[in-house]
Amino acid sequence: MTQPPEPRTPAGRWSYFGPAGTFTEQALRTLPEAASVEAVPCTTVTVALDEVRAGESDAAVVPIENSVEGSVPVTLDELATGEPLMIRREMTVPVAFSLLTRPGHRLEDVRVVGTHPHAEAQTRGWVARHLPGATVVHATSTAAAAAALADPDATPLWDAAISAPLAAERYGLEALATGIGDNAEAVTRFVLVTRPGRPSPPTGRDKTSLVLFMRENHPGALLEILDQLATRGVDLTRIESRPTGHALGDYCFSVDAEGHIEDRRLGEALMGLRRICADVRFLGSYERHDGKAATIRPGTTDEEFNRATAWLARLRDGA
Ligand SMILES: O=C(O)C(=O)C[C@]1(C(=O)O)C=C[C@@H](O)C=C1
Repeated sequence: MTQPPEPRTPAGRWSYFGPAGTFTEQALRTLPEAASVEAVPCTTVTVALDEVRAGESDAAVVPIENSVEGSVPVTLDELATGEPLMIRREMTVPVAFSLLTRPGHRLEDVRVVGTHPHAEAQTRGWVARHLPGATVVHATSTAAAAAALADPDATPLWDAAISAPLAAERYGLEALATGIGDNAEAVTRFVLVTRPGRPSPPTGRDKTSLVLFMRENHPGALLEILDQLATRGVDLTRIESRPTGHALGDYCFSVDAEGHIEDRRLGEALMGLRRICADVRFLGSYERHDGKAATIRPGTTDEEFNRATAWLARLRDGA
């Protein structure tokens, strides 16, 4: 019996990379269901995902990729290892940064700045020009850097935070400068993750995420992997290697491909990968944030695959 598709966004308790005021919280709030779920901030991406694994949360929202600084390694690695999880949705948020302090502070007073490493990378130029003598120290998130300044009786490790403008309101801080990102177009991509289940039906504008573990390193090993996708007309939107953690030089490939697991060309490519890889982790098929339809090359439509399958069956039958 065919199982009904899992709801794309389960109701209930959703963990997110917090505390309140992160870009991740903003990403969660862009989803229509946000108003009806209990959104629970977690200190790290690992904690947010582990809550889902443990069944304490129904879903988690975590950052996965920034247009300036690239992937969020902790998210890629957490999804590649441990109890499997599944990506259900992706969404993007434009990231604009402010320099926040306790009320009454001036730019000249800022000696130490706290922020998330990804935010530091995106504001490096501004900090070098406006705070050349300042030291930047890393906080668990941009909002955690702001939250540390919120209690006037505490002695935080920094005297200013680089955070989302939203964090100023949340923590009663003042913005000494706004729009301090080096790239005004910066965008971060976030994913909504649940425990594995049946993927939602294809929309024609889908993406599939995979982690591919090579059998052994040999000349052309990556080429063989890419060939499985290329010959079926599957376009990749992202590929990067990550260490497996087992040994030096032991890498896996984190891949996003156009299309849905229900698409014939993607299904065939997956079977090919299963045959040649040591392991293939399917991280989900979900609707693309940009609504772009998959590129379909001649000879790779579902219908053409079906016709070829029927033709082979006829040959085998001697028809
Ligand atoms: O610290 C936050 O506010 C986050 O949501 C994390 C994060 C990231 O991991 O890239 C998200 C967007 C910005 O690029 C900076 C930090």
